[in-house]
Amino acid sequence: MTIDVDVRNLSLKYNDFEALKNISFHLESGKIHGILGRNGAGKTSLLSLLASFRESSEGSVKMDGEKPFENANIMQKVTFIYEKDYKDETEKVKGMLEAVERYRPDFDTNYADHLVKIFKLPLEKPVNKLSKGMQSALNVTMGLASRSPLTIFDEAYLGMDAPTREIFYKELLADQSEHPRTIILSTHLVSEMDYLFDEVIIIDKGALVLQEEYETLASRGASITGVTNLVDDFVSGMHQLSEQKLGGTKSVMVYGDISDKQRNEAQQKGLEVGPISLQDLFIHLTREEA
Ligand SMILES: Nc1ncnc2c1ncn2[C@@H]1O[C@H](COP(=O)(O)OP(=O)(O)OP(=O)(O)O)[C@@H](O)[C@H]1O
Repeated sequence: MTIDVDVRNLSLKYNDFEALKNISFHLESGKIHGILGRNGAGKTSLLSLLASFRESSEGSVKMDGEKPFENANIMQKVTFIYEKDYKDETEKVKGMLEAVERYRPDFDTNYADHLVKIFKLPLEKPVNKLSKGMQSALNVTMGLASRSPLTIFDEAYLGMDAPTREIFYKELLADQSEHPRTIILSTHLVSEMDYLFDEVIIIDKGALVLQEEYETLASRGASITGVTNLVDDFVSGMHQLSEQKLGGTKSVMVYGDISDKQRNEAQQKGLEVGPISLQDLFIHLTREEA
């Protein structure tokens, strides 16, 4: 079971500070959506509105056409996983999972058992005695095993080491293909997680920078390298993200469609047209102007 999300002209103010500015997008159901933004961009603010942890100052959020805020029918379909402070949580791992099972109609106990095994979670240990990485693995276990139609992971990997993050990503993809739901992953670990995304949203300083299918985004950017004046000619009029000079050669990163005709032209001029990564795009699209 999956759910679609429609966000229209969403704004959020903390007193006078505008954390989200007139954001609109649609999240197609059954896909993995990556939400990328630098520190303080507004990712957690946005996700907490989607999870109805708070109400927007302006605009609307709808899930399958309904407003989720204080809507029990919708809220039981939404799981929001974020880094919680567990220092006073004396419940054991086992008890935590049993509590989630009671509130989540799609919770799968067998799958939770499987995740407990692969993350090596100690069922009888109180949650506040787990290491940071294990607390994150428990969060992820609750998020995946809930199989909620909308599952939101807000930087859920914090504290996990690289092999544990790998397990999370692998499980996420495997379980998503068996039990499709709408998944949102917020992150700034772009290069590590880009292959997980079907769609990408980039926010910066509270505003939406872009929403695009990952495949389209990946094919849009390019780096053009070659003799300086030929590169300059070729990229003139294109959306240029950055440039690097080395002696008489230059490499310019551009964003936009490059036609086959342009690619042939570049080849004839001895220019190299290379791919750029989502991480490169993210860095340049959210860079502070000097
Ligand atoms: N309760 C609050 N009161 C006032 N300002 C807040 C509050 N919560 C967040 N902010 C501000 O809103 C902005 C967005 O914060 P938010 O936590 O949503 O960003 P983020 O993209 O999740 O950042 P990070 O990647 O660092 O976790 C920041 O400038 C932050 O200081």
